[in-house]
Amino acid sequence: MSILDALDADDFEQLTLVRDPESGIRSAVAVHDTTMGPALGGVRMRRYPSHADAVRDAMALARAMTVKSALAGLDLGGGKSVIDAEPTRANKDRFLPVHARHVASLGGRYVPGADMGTDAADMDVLAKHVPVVSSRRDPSPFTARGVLRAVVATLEWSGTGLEGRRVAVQGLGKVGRSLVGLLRDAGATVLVADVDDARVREARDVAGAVPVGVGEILTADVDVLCPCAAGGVLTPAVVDGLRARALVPGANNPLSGDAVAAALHARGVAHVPDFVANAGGVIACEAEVHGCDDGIEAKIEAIGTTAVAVLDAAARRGTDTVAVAHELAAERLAARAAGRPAFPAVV
Ligand SMILES: NC(=O)c1ccc[n+]([C@@H]2O[C@H](COP(=O)([O-])OP(=O)(O)OC[C@H]3O[C@@H](n4cnc5c(N)ncnc54)[C@H](O)[C@@H]3O)[C@@H](O)[C@H]2O)c1
Repeated sequence: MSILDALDADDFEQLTLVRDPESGIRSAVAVHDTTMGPALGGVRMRRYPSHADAVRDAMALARAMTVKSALAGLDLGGGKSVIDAEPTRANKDRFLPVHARHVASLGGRYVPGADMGTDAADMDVLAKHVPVVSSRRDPSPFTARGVLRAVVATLEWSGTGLEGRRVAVQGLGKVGRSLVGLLRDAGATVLVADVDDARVREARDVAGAVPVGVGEILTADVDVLCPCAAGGVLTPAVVDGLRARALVPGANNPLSGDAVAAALHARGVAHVPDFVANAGGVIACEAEVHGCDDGIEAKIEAIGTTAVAVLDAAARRGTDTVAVAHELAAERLAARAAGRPAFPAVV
C-alpha cells in the first residue's frame, strides 16, 4: 500500500515530512489521531533501508500509540516521529534542533518523547524549541510496574497467583531489569536471557534470577513469558514451541505478524496485547506533561482491569485478544469523538 493510501486507510490526521538540504535531515512526524488529546509518542532515531520505510514506521508506531493511550484511559492521542539517521553524537547535534523546529511548528499537536535511539538528554535539546516534551523522566520503571500488574491480573484471571510461579523475561534493559526485581519481590522464580552477558550476570547476582540461553528463553518451561527486548520475536515457529500459558509483553510489537495473535488464541495462551501491558510508560509521560503524578497509581492499576476485560471478551467471543483490544479502543475513540471539540494545542 502506498503511503498516501495508508493515510486514508488508517485515518491519519496529519503527516509532516521534513527535508532540509542544509543539515541533510530526513525526518517525519506522524499525527494519527488527536481525538483524546495531543498526539504523544517517541522520537525514534535509526537508519532505515529507505525514507519510505522510515515514514511507514512512524505511521505504524503513531497508530499504535492512539490505541495504547485510548485503552489506558489517557487524554492523549497517537503520534510518533522518526529521524532517518544513525543515532550518533554528530547526527544528533546536526538533526535534533532542525527536527525540533518542525515539531514546534505543529503547535502542540504532537508531544515528543524518548524512543529507540533517543534519551532524556535529547529531550532537553528538543525542549529548547518545543513547549511540551515528555520522557525527561525515564518512563521505564513505570512500564515495568504496568507489566507486573498485567502479569498478576492474567494469573488471577487464570485462577492462580504470582507467588511460586515461573516467569521468563527476555531482555534486561531498562524495562526488563526493573521487571525482574518486581517479579522477584512478588515471589516469582524469574528466568532471564540477554545478548549482553554482563546484564545476565547482574540479574543473577543482584536479583537471584536464573540465566537461560538466548535461544531458549522464549520457549522455556514457564507460566508467563514477558518479552522485553526487540519486536517481532513471536514468530509462528516460536508459538508452536511455546510452553508458557500466558504472554505479557513489555516489548512493543512482539508478534511477527497479525496471524500470530490468532495462533496464540488457538493454543489457549492468555495473551495480553503489548499496547495494553506496556502502557505504564505513556501513563508516566501523561503525568509528566500535566505536571502532576496524582493519577499514576490508579492508571497503572487499571492496566490489570483492561487486561482482564480483553481476556474475558476474547474468551467469550472465541477470538483473539488483539482484535478485541482494537475494537475496545475504537469504541472509546468513537464515544469521545461524538462530543469532540477540535483539538487545540496543548498548554
Ligand atoms: N522503556 C520504556 O518505558 C518502554 C515503554 C514501552 C515499550 N517499551 C519497549 O520495551 C522493549 C525494551 O525497552 P527498553 O527501554 O528496556 O530497551 P533497552 O534497549 O534498554 O533494553 C533492551 C534489552 O534487550 C536486549 N536484547 C536485544 N536483543 C535481544 C535478544 N535477541 N535476546 C535477548 N535480549 C536481547 C538488549 O541487550 C537490552 O539489554 C522495547 O521493545 C521497547 O520498545 C519500552
